[in-house]
Amino acid sequence: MAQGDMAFFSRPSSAAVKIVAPSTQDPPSPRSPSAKKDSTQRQCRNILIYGSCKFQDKGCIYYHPPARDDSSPVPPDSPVPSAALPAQAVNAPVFVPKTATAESPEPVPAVPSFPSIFSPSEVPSEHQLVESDYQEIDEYDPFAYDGTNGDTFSDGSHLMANPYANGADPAMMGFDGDPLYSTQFTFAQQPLNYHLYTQPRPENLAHRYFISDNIREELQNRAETLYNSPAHGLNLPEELQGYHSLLPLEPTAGERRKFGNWYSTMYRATTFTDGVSYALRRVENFRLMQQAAFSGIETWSRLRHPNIISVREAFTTRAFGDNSLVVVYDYHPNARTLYEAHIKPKAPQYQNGRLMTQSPRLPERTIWSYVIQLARAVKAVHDAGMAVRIIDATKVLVTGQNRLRISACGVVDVLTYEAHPDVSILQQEDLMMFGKLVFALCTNNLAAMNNFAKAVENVGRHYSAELKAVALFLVSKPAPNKTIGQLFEMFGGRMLAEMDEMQNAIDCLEGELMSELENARLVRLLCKFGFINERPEFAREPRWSETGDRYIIKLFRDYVFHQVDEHGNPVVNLSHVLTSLNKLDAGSEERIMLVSRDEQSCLVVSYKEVKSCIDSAFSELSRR
Ligand SMILES: Nc1ncnc2c1ncn2[C@@H]1O[C@H](COP(=O)(O)OP(=O)(O)OP(=O)(O)O)[C@@H](O)[C@H]1O
Repeated sequence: MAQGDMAFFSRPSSAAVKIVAPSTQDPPSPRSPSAKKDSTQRQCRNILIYGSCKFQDKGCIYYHPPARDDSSPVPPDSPVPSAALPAQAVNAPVFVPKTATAESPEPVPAVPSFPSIFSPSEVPSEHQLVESDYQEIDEYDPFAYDGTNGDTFSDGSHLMANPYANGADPAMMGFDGDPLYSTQFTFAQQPLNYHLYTQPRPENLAHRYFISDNIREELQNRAETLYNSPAHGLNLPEELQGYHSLLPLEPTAGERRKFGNWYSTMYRATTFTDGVSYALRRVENFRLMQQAAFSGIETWSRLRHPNIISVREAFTTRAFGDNSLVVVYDYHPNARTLYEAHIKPKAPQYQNGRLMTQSPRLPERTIWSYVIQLARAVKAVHDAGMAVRIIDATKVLVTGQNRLRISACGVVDVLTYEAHPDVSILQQEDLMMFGKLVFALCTNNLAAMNNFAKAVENVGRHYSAELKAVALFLVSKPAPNKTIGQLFEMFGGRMLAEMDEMQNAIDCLEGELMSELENARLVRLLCKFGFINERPEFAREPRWSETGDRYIIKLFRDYVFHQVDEHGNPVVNLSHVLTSLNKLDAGSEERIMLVSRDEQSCLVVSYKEVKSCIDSAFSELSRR
């Protein structure tokens, strides 16, 4: 080992450590009481750790060496280095990781086995390890460490103590001798339970570190849409009643459909107050005759339902150069109308070798799901004493996987304001519009109702009698017993199937969430690395990041991220990074060899010891 490297390990009051190689054998049998040294001959651990023992003259039964002037880091009962060691190694000051409790005035009952320092040529073979090597290692005491490691960032936020990391009960951790796991661990007292951190079977690990590709892609697409830059050159107002960065969500030129008697355009805009994006429906050239027309908007803004796009507010404005009505809704990036998703004629495509111009027929299961979702939304509105007023394939949005939400609520109430409307008639109209939508979805045709007989025949041919009955009920003549509640009685088992699907979807998403939860834990660890590594200015000690505990951390960082293959090419192996970080976070007893960049020195340390070094270096930083 080069002399220069030695200085990295030097710390005052270090204790000598034995050279131990990573063990792949079964742990040694427990010590018999007779094998222990007489306690009066054994050196007090407090001397080793703190340099003094405050109970020395107060009954501590262990051996306390007389105070020495010289600052030699090697205490009296350290093993005498063998003659085979090179001179540099003999003189090498040794490294002792600080434990999380190092500052504690209380005696520390358990000291982790310390990392060994040796040049590669002096790694002892396993058979050289004799029982006495283990006798110096205190048995693991699960109560010695309370698990609180003071992980506090300077902003006051806390890193959660890892309940599994330090001595959780093996039974609680579910360690039951699973034959798929090797039982060759060094310390039987503290097995690493991989299944608490990742999936139970190694072959699954590769696929389960992150959420599935489909969901990630969809969420990323939404995020991208959310941050699309606003439109320029469209002559849109810079600022609109507290909203800015307007972006049209549909073409504003060319052929346009009317919304009743008016043209309307959807925009995405961002609020100045909270930076959140909203969907703004602008109705052009609308003159508000009385302020009371907005009373319906207030009622709508109080209604929250998973199948209704929430209404936020409404106002009139001249910012577009006309009198416009604007109603503000929650924004759902990448939402499509039912018309766009299913009915709009698609460009011809080859299917089964034939050029197909029509959209494929919607599966019955999907239509049932849509009908049930819409029925729930309509019921919520009717139960609140209101009417939806517009249920149309262009005013129902598909957000995510088959998720429907009614949009444009409240607009018609303002546009066709009546002081005392007959709500029951409006609700009957809702059911009629709902029925027309079911026919449109079943026939892929917005104008299906223009030829009612053909539409009914079409639905009967392709879908079940129950679905046809539901569609016919909805478009039947208004009657006292024709209510949305009545419709639910026709659903029967379909409703239960839909509920099962919903629960399955929740389970699926929770599973996906779990894998991301693990990643958040690793990000916290990486943050700690970032705080500690390469920090020359800290504590007015230019080599703070390069010495003591921090050197171990630096070598570990190299082990995780900066490995090279036999040709000197960087090893970019995400699995290695994730596995190492997981073991580090779990405080595994598994040992690894850390090699300095010049390959002149190496350390054998356990993940647990590296974890202890990181905790101590980080708490040193966060205490300042
Ligand atoms: N709340 C919303 N969040 C996100 N996108 C929305 C929202 N509301 C509407 N959109 C999108 O804005 C676009 C235009 O919606 P709009 O309701 O005007 O439908 P349309 O098919 O253009 O109907 P119309 O012909 O009546 O204007 C659609 O692509 C729709 O997906």
